[in-house]
Amino acid sequence: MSIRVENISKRFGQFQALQPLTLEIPDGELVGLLGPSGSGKTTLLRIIAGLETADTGRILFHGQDVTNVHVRDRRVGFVFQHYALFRHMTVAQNVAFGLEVLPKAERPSNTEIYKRVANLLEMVQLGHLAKRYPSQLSGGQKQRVALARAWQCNHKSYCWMNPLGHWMQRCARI
Ligand SMILES: Nc1ncnc2c1ncn2[C@@H]1O[C@H](COP(=O)(O)OP(=O)(O)OP(=O)(O)O)[C@@H](O)[C@H]1O
Repeated sequence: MSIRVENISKRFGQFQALQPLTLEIPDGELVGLLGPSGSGKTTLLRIIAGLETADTGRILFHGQDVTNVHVRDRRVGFVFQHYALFRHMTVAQNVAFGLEVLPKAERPSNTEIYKRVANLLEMVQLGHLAKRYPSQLSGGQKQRVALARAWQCNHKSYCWMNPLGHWMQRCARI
């Protein structure tokens, strides 16, 4: 899915967090967003995902204007800086979460969810830790759980905020 950011800007009160920005990300491209701390990278990603509203401009997915589309309907996978894993859920439950909360008509069967979660955990090499809780994982393992959870959301649309390891690039080519 291609992403176009058109003249997007954001203020928090008097503070200009994001200067007007235009950016085109072609379908299938892996893009790294680099900039000094506080320069607005997270703000931009949150706007693309629909977690934040921009003051100006619009966002297009595959040429379609999604600026006013609710976050729930944008289907953008998002790995948060602190991963935002659910502490009371196992690794597998964290990854399954996005599928389980889908509206009934779109929700896969339990067997299908189980299969998809198993595949995703295999992809990030965490199949053997499916029953562990986030507190029992290393930082890199938590990051991979967050990636697998984002992945099941929509395996074609990704925004990467941090340069990650080779396994991630392997996933991105699939
Ligand atoms: N909700 C908010 N209210 C006020 N200011 C905010 C808010 N969110 C972010 N900011 C400010 O907007 C600017 C951009 O923040 P953002 O998180 O997008 O930066 P970043 O480029 O991702 O930074 P880092 O690399 O340090 O994670 C920062 O100066 C930050 O303090």
